[in-house]
Amino acid sequence: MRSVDEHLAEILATVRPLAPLELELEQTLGATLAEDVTSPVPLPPFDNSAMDGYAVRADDLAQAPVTLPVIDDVAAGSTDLRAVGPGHTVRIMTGAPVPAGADCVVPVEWTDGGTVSVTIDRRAEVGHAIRRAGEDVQAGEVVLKAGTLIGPAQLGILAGVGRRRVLARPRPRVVVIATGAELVEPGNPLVTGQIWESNSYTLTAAVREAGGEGFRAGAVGDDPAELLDRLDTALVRADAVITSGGVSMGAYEPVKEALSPLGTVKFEKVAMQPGMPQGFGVLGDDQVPIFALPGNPVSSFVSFQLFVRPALDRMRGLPAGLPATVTARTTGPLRSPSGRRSYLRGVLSDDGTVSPVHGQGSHQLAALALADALIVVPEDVTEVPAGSSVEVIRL
Ligand SMILES: Nc1nc2c(c(=O)[nH]1)N[C@H]1C(S)=C(S)[C@@H](COP(=O)(O)OP(=O)(O)OC[C@H]3O[C@@H](n4cnc5c(N)ncnc54)[C@H](O)[C@@H]3O)O[C@H]1N2
Ligand code: MOO
Repeated sequence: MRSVDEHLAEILATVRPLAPLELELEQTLGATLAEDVTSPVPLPPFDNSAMDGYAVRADDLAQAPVTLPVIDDVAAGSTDLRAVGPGHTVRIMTGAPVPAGADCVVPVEWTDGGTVSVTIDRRAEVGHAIRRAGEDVQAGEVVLKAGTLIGPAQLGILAGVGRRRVLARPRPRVVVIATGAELVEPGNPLVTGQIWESNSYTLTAAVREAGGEGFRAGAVGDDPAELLDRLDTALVRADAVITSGGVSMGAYEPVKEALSPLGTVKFEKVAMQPGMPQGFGVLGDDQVPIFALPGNPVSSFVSFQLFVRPALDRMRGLPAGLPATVTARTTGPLRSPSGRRSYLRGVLSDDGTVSPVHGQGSHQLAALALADALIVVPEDVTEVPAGSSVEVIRL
């Protein structure tokens, strides 16, 4: 059996970052920048008011309260500005350019709000409530570096420096195919021997959560030819493919049967629990990575977290490796098969403890749904007493 680390190492040695594309701004959420982005102008581009109030010379407020004539009204977006001479003031709104001559803004709350003349009650320092040009970004300054993951705030600054398109690695497109003759789409009735298909829903959602674009291709039965056909269609639009089921030792293992003869996909036993049977390789001229995950629902979910998620990180041009762990104290005893690394399902608490959920079978999807953590038990450990320190992956 190969170790979890060996299996992941092979995956990460095979999977490559996706080629960068010119993406429209609206398409960039979750993409990874592939260029340094600079601002063509300073931000803010001009001195502007931080408050609704009056632009004035600070010197004119020395004897406050003072009453001054209001010579103009400046809204945000105004371009035609009158200079503010000594003893004058203009009414100004937040975001409006500060007219020449004025050196501070007095908020309307410090005044009587007059529009012809205004009485200002308090003095203000030079620069008060003025947002200076270039205070956020200088012209030519790099605002985001290549390799940055684009979230809402990053998307905001891209727009803020006037970009319509940027060079970025897109979110990987991942097609998910469930296999098994017993599978029925949720919403349809079951007969004896059938179960509702759930893995493709879990895995597609997991892809999306991991920053990919997940597509469900629908389940196929136990016929390897049907699977090959479905894969052909998937490869047209996929940067990676995930299958679930059909990889263990049974008489009908369509994934193994369909892919083994190709010679580009290997089936291995990985020393872990759950998730022991694993297939991985590449398909087609474009060498699209395929993850053939075991069918047990908890097994496919855990396999995704350990192997597919890091591969998606690599495709996105992000640092990739096993999920980070935190240390916690287990509230209950743990058991693990000798020679296999276990990923038991648990609930983390704020007090630094983790409680194993009831139902640790790799078919127990309801127990998985209660968990928010995977408790890692190393290969050489078979029993962990309650109260012990353990490493935990947050889900
Ligand atoms: N003789 C052996 N039998 C098994 C071994 C073994 O080493 N020797 N390994 C076991 C382990 S461990 C696992 S994990 C499973 C993996 O089996 P497959 O990947 O071939 O998956 P299936 O047989 O198709 O299904 C397993 C189980 O999961 C249910 N399933 C499958 N797909 C879905 C789905 N999309 N949604 C919901 N549930 C699904 C399926 O009905 C089976 O109950 O093999 C063990 N056997
Ligand atoms: O290794 Mo299997 O994945 O236990 O159910």
